[in-house]
Amino acid sequence: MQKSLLHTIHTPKELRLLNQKDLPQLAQELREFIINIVATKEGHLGASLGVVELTIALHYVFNTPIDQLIWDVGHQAYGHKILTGRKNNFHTNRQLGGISGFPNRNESNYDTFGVGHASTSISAALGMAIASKLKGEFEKQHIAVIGDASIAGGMAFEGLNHAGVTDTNLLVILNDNAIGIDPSVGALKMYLTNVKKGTQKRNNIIKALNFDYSGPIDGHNINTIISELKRLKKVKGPKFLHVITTKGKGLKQAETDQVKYHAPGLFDAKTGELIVKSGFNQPPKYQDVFGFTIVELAKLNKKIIGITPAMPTGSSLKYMMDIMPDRAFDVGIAEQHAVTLAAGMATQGLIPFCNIYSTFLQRAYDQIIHDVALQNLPVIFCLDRAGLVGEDGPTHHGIFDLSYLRSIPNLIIFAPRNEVELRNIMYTAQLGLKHPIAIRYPRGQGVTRNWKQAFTKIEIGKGTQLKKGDKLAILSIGSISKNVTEAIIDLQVSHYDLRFVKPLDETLLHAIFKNYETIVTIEDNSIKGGFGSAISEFASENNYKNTIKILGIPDVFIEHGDVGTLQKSVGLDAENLKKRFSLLYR
Ligand SMILES: Cc1ncc(C[n+]2csc(CCOP(=O)(O)OP(=O)(O)O)c2C)c(N)n1
Ligand SMILES: CC(=O)[C@@H](O)[C@H](O)COP(=O)(O)O
Ligand SMILES: [Mg+2]
Repeated sequence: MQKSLLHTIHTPKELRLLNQKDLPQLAQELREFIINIVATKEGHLGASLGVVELTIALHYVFNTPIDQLIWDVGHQAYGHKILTGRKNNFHTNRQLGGISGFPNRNESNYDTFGVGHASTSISAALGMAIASKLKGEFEKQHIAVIGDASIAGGMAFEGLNHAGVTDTNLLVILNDNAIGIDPSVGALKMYLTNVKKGTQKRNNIIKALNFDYSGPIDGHNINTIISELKRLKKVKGPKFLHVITTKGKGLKQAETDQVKYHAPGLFDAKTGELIVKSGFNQPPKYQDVFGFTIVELAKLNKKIIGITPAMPTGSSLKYMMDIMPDRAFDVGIAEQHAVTLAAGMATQGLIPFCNIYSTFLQRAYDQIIHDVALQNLPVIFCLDRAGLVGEDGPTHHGIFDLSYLRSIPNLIIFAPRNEVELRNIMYTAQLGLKHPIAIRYPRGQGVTRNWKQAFTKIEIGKGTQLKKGDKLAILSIGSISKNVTEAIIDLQVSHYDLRFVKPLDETLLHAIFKNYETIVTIEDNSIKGGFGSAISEFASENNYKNTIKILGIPDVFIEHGDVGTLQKSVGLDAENLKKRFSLLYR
């Protein structure tokens, strides 16, 4: 019976005392450890399984945490966390109060840079490398591990372009497994494929950028990786190592169904089989309502185009991509490009639905202003994952879009309270708007089983009253309406769904301000600059002196955890809302 090695390793210092010939056994144990925990605690699986050998080799060769190691996106860093002192609490991964699902500087000095959004690692590592050089720390190494989908992100190229003219101790390791969450796309993917097949000169793009390029090497052969890393340690200046790995390596199903096993949910650690939660007679996910509805509309309106930056499965645009591949585009991890691509299409009379998670759209802010709104181009932005998203935590909560979009002229902002409203605003938008529109909706399931109703046109800028009461007017926006409805079942208060943050329904607001002394606004968005701020601005512009209470996400970053508990922690759950309304309802 082999003695377990993993349980003797608490830090890379102990790892580096191991005999190199024992490392394959350590890899096997680390893989099993990851599988056993993620099977029951959920999380990102495939990416971490794919870099087990690379992770061990990096901590074996480099003097971490002095040598700086940055993981791009960081969803592949479970092995890194387990080997750097977090084995014993790794079972708390992504749980409220537990460790983060991504490297986080507050969590460990081995997590040298906080990540979660793709394509940042090269810039961060270069920044560290230049700093080390200026500080005279000439022996310090700086390593960025970036995937084949993430390196196609514009920011990664910006980092490479700069690094190529520096003589810093920077090593960029391309973890090439030929897939993002969905299959990687674009000319770079084709190029890398040909390099691997040997039908293309070995990565002269990188050499042209003045990098010392080496590879491709087998990213699962620890000995090969270690000898190459040891060689590269002595090479001065910017270096680029191309490693080939298999996403999901070591679990058959994760290797064959790599999309699903990127984040598979619960599964049987022994067999690898998924444990599917019954969805019988459950309301659909908002993303699927989007996905099915855009197909329905695109069949009727040939001008409709779908665009996603690398999230075909997550956004459910894959339904349209499967049926109409010439009208639905996965542009890769390229949010800025996605937005301006849509703008270009709109100038030619097409009707682009640009589907980008709220948090990832932050990356394309100038494109929204400069390329879309300033030119008043009718792009239809569908912001999925708006609001608190749960276990992905502060890097992924979509809680700023109402604030960051509201100050942009010409932009319509709509938030559906349910799936029927989402369908109807999509239908309305494709009829031909004179402005761009942003439609924001949450991660996960909606509230309506019979969502597939006939389309109804929505009047732009019109809100609606959902419940009549007295003394207190509650104004909600979007899907948080569900919690309000539950909270006021026994309260005689009025509840309005304003539906639009821009333009506001001013006629309705005048009536509300004239009839209720106290007005409460609620949003699954930061209270800074969001829906409540819009209502306050309306009141001040019209000299109303009513009491306005703004409820929403406080001005802090919200940690990871299940959505229900996170909503409770900020007082947006039905129970807390009921208490708050009752106090105001004298
Ligand atoms: C800016 C941004 N856009 C999209 C995502 C969603 N996302 C997370 S992982 C991933 C795929 C990453 O693929 P790759 O870089 O090849 O790494 P791998 O998972 O293959 O290890 C994507 C698109 C993100 N995290 N950040
Ligand atoms: C790591 C990353 O950014 C993605 O995998 C993200 O976690 C997907 O989020 P959803 O699970 O909400 O699609
Ligand atoms: Mg990849």
